[in-house]
Formats: sequence, C-alpha cells, structure tokens
Amino acid sequence: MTYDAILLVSFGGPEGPDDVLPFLRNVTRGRGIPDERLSAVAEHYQHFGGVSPMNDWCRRLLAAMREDFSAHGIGLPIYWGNRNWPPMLVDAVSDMHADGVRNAIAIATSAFGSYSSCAQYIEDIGAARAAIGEDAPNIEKVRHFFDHPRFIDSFADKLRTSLAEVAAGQKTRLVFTSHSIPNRMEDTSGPIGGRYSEQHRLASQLVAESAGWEDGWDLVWQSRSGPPTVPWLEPDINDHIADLAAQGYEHVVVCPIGFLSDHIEVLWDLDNEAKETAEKHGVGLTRVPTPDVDQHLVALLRELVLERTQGKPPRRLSGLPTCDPLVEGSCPARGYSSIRR
Ligand SMILES: CC1=C(CCC(=O)O)c2cc3nc(cc4[nH]c(cc5[nH]c(cc1n2)c(C)c5CCC(=O)O)c(CCC(=O)O)c4C)C(CCC(=O)O)=C3C
Ligand SMILES: [Fe+2]
Repeated sequence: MTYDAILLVSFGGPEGPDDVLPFLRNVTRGRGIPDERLSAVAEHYQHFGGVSPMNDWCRRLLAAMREDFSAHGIGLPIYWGNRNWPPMLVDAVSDMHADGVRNAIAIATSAFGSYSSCAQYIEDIGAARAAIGEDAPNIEKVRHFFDHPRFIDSFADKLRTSLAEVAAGQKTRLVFTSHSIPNRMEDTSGPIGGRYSEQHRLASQLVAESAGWEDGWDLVWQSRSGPPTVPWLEPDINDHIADLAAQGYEHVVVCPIGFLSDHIEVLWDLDNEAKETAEKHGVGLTRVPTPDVDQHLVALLRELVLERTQGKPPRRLSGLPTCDPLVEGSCPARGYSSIRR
C-alpha cells in the first residue's frame, strides 16, 4: 500500500465560553448522559474560560510532527480533524479529497482500545468518508500504542522526575489513573474482552518498573459519567485516596497514564477534585505531567507511521491481544454502539 497523507484525529475541545454547550451536545448526542452531569461538566470547562487545552495541544503537536517527520524523510502532508469540535473530521477529509489524497494513515490521540478510545474514532472516520461519498480517500487507523517503548519512556521520564520531588521518608503510594468507562464497554474491549483495563495495567507496570519504583502501585479510574445506576470501572480515584489515607499513606503520586495531554479531566478532575480529596484526608498529592508534546511522543507517532509506510516491525513490549483496525471484525468494540441501545 502506498500512502499519500497522514490524518491526526482528536477529540476536539471548546475554545471559548460560548462553545461549551454546543460542544457538550456534540459529545453526548444519543448517549443518555443526565442533564445534571452535563451542567456539572460545563462548569468544569467554565473554570478555564470555556477553553479546553485539546485544540491548542493538537496545534502544537501538529507543528512538532511536521518538523520531525520531514526531518526524518517523511514528506507526507499532515491533516487534522476532530470528532466533536472544529476543525471537524468531515472538513479534513473533504480537504484531503479536494487535494487528491487516495490513501491516508490516521493517528487517533488515544493509546488504548475500547469503544470510546478506538472504535468510536474508526466509526467517525467512516461517517466522514460516507459524507464525502464513493470517491472518499481510504483511511487506515494505526494500532493501539499503549505498549510501545516510546509511550512507556514518556511517562517513565516524567514519573521519575515527580518521584524525586517527593520528600523522603513519607509513606507514599503510586497511583495510575485513566478515564473510567462503563463495565459493558470494558467487557467488549478487545478480542477477549476486558482489554481496556488490561492494557492500562500492563502499561502502568512497565512505567513503574522503568521509573525504578519498587513498591506497590494501583490502577484507578476517574471522570465517570452516565446515570448512577450504570456500573463503570472502579475504584474511583477519590474513593481510593480516602482508602489510602485510612491505611496510613501520607503521599500519593498520581500518574495520568490514560491521558496524552492535559485534558479538562486532568486539570479539573485531578488538579482540583482529587487534590481537594487528598487535602481533606491530610494526604499530599503530586500529579505527574502528561506527555504533551515531548520528543518521545513525537518519535512514537513517527514510528507508527513508519510501520505502515516501510513495513517496519511493530515495537511492542507485550504480547497482549489487541485488535488490528485493518482486520474487519477483529475489534468487538465496534459492535458496542449497536448493542448499547
Ligand atoms: C475512554 C475515554 C477517553 C479517552 C480516549 C480519548 O482520548 O478519546 C475520553 C476522552 C475524552 N473525553 C472528553 C470529554 C468528555 N467525555 C464525555 C463522556 C464520556 N467519555 C467517555 C470515555 C472516554 N473519554 C465515556 C464512556 C463517556 C460517556 C459518554 C459516552 O458513552 O460516549 C463527555 C460528556 C460529559 C461527561 O459525561 O463527562 C465529555 C465532555 C475529552 C475532552 C477533554 C477536554 O476538552 O479537555 C476527551 C479527550
Ligand atoms: Fe470522555
């Protein structure tokens, strides 16, 4: 296969106070999120002037990718489209079509498998292609990259620095956190189900080891939504911090393994809510930075592209089963949107 373009696909985020509600409507259309949850989330965004860091991050990431890729001989143009807020995916695919693109490699800004973090991106790419028609470019999403050495290195470097900042002698627990998903979504993630949490556990293990952490660690979940009657992955990070305090821990180091950049979920749910929970229980909290636009992340994305363009063997630190977005039917999560209703 010869490729003639790269497409960065991200979530999208509001860029001002008036964007927040229309953005939330786009995200939650047909998803049964209660109104109370929506107004609470709107408020989280308004604490930051209605501006999510997502789009600015994508602009900085794109600039870094363009520079790095061309320095490494990858001359393909890089387009950018979001699922939920402009620049929209359909407009990016329309630009690609107008420019004569035939075969593109898509990179979604999520490392893990599950309906929300993978299949939904594939579906939205499909919808954008369908809007263009028969003649739309072919677009292939790259594999999950939670166990790529560059992904692990990025978090391990940041974790190592954060651990060095914790005052010596404190009873400290390392806690990895990611976006919770409904249990039903977890059950359909991956060829054997349960892959979303399994992939996170594996990545957390590798990051902890690589940073030289020899004590115990936990994987917890944050930012759940949906009706309270629907079970989502637990424990919630706030409950877990309370538990750790009760066990005599004095400090928690929180590594946001599920987030490539500072989403509102990081800035609000961790840096405000979890921090407040920790203070209430007399526990110190250090939040490990996200990869943002570091050299590891940019090199990781370059290597994912080279796997496709040059057929380089995938660099993986695990043999965990993962779906191949190229193989139809290898990702049961793709059935999630039809079974959930
Ligand atoms: C697994 C996962 C990722 C990681 C993979 C990836 O990166 O894509 C992710 C990313 C993100 N989620 C984001 C924002 C939101 N997610 C929501 C709702 C939901 N997320 C879910 C899961 C995930 N979400 C789920 C199962 C729902 C319930 C509705 C449904 O079944 O689809 C809602 C609605 C309100 C609420 O319910 O909270 C909002 C506003 C933003 C933007 C942040 C910013 O602007 O800084 C980003 C990057
Ligand atoms: Fe989300």
